[in-house]
Amino acid sequence: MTPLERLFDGALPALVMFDLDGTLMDSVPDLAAAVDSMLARLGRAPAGVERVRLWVGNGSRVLVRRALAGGLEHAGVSDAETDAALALFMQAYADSHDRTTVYPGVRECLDWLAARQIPLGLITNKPSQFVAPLLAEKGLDGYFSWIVGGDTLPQQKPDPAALFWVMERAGATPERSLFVGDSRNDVLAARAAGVPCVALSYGYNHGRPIAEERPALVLDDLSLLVASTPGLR
Ligand SMILES: O=C(O)COP(=O)(O)O
Ligand SMILES: [Mg+2]
Repeated sequence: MTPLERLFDGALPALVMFDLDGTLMDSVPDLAAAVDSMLARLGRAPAGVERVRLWVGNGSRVLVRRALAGGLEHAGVSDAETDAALALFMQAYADSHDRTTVYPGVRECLDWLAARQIPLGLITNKPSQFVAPLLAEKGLDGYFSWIVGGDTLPQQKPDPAALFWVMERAGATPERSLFVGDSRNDVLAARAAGVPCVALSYGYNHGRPIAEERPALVLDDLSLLVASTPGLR
């Protein structure tokens, strides 16, 4: 039996929903390049990959606000300053996704689920204009029946709205669905929707271990979700 089946009492889920950044793809190198290009155009010092890694997870607008504030706390940044900087960031980020890579184990997991005809959804806080091109460029298009970007609905994760939106379209109940993510926002959104959550240890959780958020399971590689455990049936 696989860890996935163990989560569903030996059966398979009716729906699996995935987060994107930090779960399927290591996108921080390109996000950091776009943040630094934005900062350079504003005449400011670069933030660098390690700091940007701490700031990803709440969508591009919050990422830009954190970069302007120089830290996670961004309450002091004005809307006008954010709007101007966000336009620069969006321009820079649209230019290149060359440094973004698919994490090991992702394709194996998606192929395993697809082979069993389990419907898949993608729920990201990333602006939707970037999502389809990125999936296509990295060869992950075609897996997902429903894609929710950060601007598809009025709410973003940790609000559970996107999970309900996908479950309704898939005709799946929360108990028969799974969410797979890397950050506190993912675990909180899943919990609020009544959906079990599997978290990846390698992603972006503002520098904190994701186990602190108590997902149902923490994995170091997505292929382990669908790997058979010898001796267990
Ligand atoms: O754009 C972000 O901040 C993160 O996006 P994610 O929801 O795919 O992790
Ligand atoms: Mg993420």
